[in-house]
Amino acid sequence: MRYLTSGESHGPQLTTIIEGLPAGMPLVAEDINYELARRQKGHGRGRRMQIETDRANIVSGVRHGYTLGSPLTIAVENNDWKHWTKIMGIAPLEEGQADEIKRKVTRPRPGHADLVGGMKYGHRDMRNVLERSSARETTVRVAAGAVAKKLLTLLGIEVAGHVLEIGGIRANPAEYTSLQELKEKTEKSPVRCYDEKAEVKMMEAIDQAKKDGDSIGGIVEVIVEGVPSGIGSYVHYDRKLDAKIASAIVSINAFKGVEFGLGFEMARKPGSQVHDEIIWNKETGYERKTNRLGGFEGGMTTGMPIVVRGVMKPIPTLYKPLQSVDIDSKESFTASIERSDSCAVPAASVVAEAVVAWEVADAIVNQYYSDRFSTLKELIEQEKINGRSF
Ligand SMILES: Cc1cc2nc3c(=O)[nH]c(=O)nc-3n(C[C@H](O)[C@H](O)[C@H](O)COP(=O)(O)O)c2cc1C
Ligand SMILES: C=C(O[C@@H]1CC(C(=O)O)=C[C@@H](OP(=O)(O)O)[C@H]1O)C(=O)O
Repeated sequence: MRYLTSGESHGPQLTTIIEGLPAGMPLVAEDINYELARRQKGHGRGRRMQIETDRANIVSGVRHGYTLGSPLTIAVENNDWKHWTKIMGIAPLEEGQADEIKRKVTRPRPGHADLVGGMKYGHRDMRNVLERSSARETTVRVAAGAVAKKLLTLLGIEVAGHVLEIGGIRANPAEYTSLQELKEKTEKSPVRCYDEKAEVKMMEAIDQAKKDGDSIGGIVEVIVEGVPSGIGSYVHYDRKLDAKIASAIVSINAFKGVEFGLGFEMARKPGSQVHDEIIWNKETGYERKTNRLGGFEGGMTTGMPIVVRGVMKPIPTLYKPLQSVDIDSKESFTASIERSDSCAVPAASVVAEAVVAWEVADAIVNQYYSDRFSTLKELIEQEKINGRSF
């Protein structure tokens, strides 16, 4: 499967086109709307989220609640567009119309894509960069991820993303019981964290950062349960599923690192405390005593849960000004800004869930390809049975 996204942050709409989805899979707009609403929540978001109510408009690829096997197109309108119609106009400016109409950006924000994007594409108005580099684009990545999640759910595979750390405050792993409970708790939490004590401190840290005109980052974790073993491959670098997931996580705006299982902690442990011992029984087949490798060996799923974490840097747009240079005057300035998130780690955990779901679903569809969803499902069931007696 593949998907494209398009759309500017303050343009009329965002769009995704998904190609390669099997036919006959149940899908309704509500499946997508549910995920879009989850991405909009979270303590620390700026005023923009009060303007938007993201809703999926399925404009191709589905008929009477089932996928057709043709390209699936989902559009999400930007409510804010109505305030930006002139600034974001498609037609050339008429003679005599002031350049100010464009709300030209000449003052790049350190940490955002403004300066390098402007230099690369020759945009002396860096609005032409920020409109697309904005994480508004993650809206339709979540829409594509919602379709992937639906496919996985129908195959008995569950995906859950949550916040592990914000501003140095970490959830206590002792509070983790099961994926089901994690899901219930995080859906109620304003910071999408299962540990209620950590949640309070995280919210205080976000409030403090906001008061200081600063921003904070954190760590999100995605867990996938019920994945059959052997998804992905060791035979070629671009078929390794852990590598694809790592790339997907780092492709999320402001994500700078990724780890699986024990992750970077592995550097400080001997092999006997890192590798997962193998056991077998008739009913369930091969299993591991532990899951320290986070569900992967040789770029393939082991059948244990996938456990992947990503680190998000603090938001670059700061109310507390950082030094930068105006590209027209070449003078130094310390910027003041209109609006921004002070922490978007909770929202980013939903995006991380979506991109991981996409990679897992894509690898499954590639491996057990069928034009029909029902056949795909049967093939996977059969493979699970075969695997037990290997
Ligand atoms: C959900 C989400 C919301 C974000 N909101 C903002 C924001 O309000 N202001 C901002 O400057 N950056 C925000 N960012 C981060 C920027 O989009 C990101 O830093 C920028 O695109 C540059 O890319 P890089 O950080 O990956 O290098 C957000 C990121 C995510 C995932
Ligand atoms: C719009 C979203 O996030 C935006 C991501 C973003 C950025 O620079 O990445 C900057 C802000 O946009 P604006 O300047 O319009 O307030 C955020 O609100 C969204 O997540 O839907």
